[in-house]
Amino acid sequence: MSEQPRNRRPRKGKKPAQGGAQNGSGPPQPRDPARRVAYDVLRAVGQRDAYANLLLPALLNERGISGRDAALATELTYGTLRLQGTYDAVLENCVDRSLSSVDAEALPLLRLGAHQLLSTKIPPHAAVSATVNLARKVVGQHRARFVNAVLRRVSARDLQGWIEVIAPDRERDPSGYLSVVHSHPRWIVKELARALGERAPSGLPQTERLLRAHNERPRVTLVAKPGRSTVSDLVAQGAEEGTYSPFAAHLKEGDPALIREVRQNRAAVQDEASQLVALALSRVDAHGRDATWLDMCAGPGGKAGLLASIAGRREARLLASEVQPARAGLVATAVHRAPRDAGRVVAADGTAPAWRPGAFDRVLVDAPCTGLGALRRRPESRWRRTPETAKELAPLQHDLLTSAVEAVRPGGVVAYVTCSPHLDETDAVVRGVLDERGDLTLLRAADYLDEVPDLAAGPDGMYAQFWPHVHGTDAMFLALLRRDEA
Ligand SMILES: C[S@@+](CC[C@H](N)C(=O)[O-])C[C@H]1O[C@@H](n2cnc3c(N)ncnc32)[C@H](O)[C@@H]1O
Repeated sequence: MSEQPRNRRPRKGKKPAQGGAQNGSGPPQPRDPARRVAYDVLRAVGQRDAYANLLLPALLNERGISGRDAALATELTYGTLRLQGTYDAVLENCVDRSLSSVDAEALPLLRLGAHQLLSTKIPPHAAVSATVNLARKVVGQHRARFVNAVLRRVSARDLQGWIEVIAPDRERDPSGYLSVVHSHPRWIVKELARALGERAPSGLPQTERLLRAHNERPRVTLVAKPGRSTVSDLVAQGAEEGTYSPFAAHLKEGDPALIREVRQNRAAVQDEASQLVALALSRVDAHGRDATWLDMCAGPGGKAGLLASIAGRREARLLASEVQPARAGLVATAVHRAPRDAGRVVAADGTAPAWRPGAFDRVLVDAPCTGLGALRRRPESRWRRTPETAKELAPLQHDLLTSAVEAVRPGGVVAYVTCSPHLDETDAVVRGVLDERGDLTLLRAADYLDEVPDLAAGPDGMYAQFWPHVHGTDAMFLALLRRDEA
């Protein structure tokens, strides 16, 4: 394969070749496996809500694609998904009907072609001909001609040239501008700006840094489960020490499954912010007995795996509860062989608890949420969420936090966590429960994570809010609440 994608713009004005470079009478194996697999993933994401981060590795493995072809397929898939909003705005200008009327088989080809033309150094003629050649195979000659015509129009400008055409005026409509340029739905831009405390007249500089960070490839971070492996074990296999978490190591490249400790379940893939919110909960003084911990929404088990290891080393026990039985099975794997066998798993609804009130000394409620904090890892999810998603989740988040507070004994501590900075599922939920009850004290969460700068957020800085553009982590939110003693 002679093409290597880089984030450079193609040369302006260079005319693409007409039609495809190949005549479609190739061998039975795809001659261009990278584009074919990228197309198959993009189509599945669009048509049946597949998750790229699950489907792409599975298809690469199934088709025996590795090395440079796998790297190209990965770049094409994620690159196309990340800037899909921008590419769609360009394509709207290049099709002679509405983009929404383009069929679901052809649309991913247009997006894939636009990505190659506007964001990689693949020469325009190669980008067009390879995409049209693929189009002949997957959608037939007739629609391949349509793809060819549209991509030739796309190739008339580079990305900056298109942005000048498609983006609203930045001064007059900053969120509209950022939405188009950084490929996020406008409502998400507004919610993120609100969470960052920025208003439109400022031009939203922090928000722009955040949106940019969402479109960068996140590094893979590992957790060395305490008592089961160490960061040094991971560093010895080529990882780098983590930035903040004492359990973290960053993988510069390569497949985490190739790391021995990961295969043996002594380490796992886990963002540093996820590690740190679990660590913060374990650091709060529980005012007395400290023997029983609960993770109330544990699936698939990332934080439960770490908490069970920390609990085991302190002679405490963790009950990890998850409503979906299949996910509870994943939790069981995550806590398997924790020190002193400290982890137990149940499939249970946290809002209808199977435990006695006040049974626990520490409770984590990592609530189901919009996931707006993990857009770096799941680029397609920004197009699946709607402004209503947060509103729909709020009652469940409220009920889970209330149930967590009931589950902890007086003096014990609850961590409310979301992988989202959206204020309706963070501050509004915590304040709602605090206001309803008279028996809770909000702790200053950032004080339990001294090693992390610029974490304090919310009223009086009582919450901890991680940010991708500040901390290089997911945008994880943490509130710590103590149940008052009599
Ligand atoms: C954000 S995820 C938790 C992630 C997990 N703590 C980790 O670190 O891997 C939220 C989980 O809550 C579960 N959930 C949703 N409603 C629930 C309920 N009523 N009771 C218990 N778990 C629930 C979901 O199935 C999902 O697995």
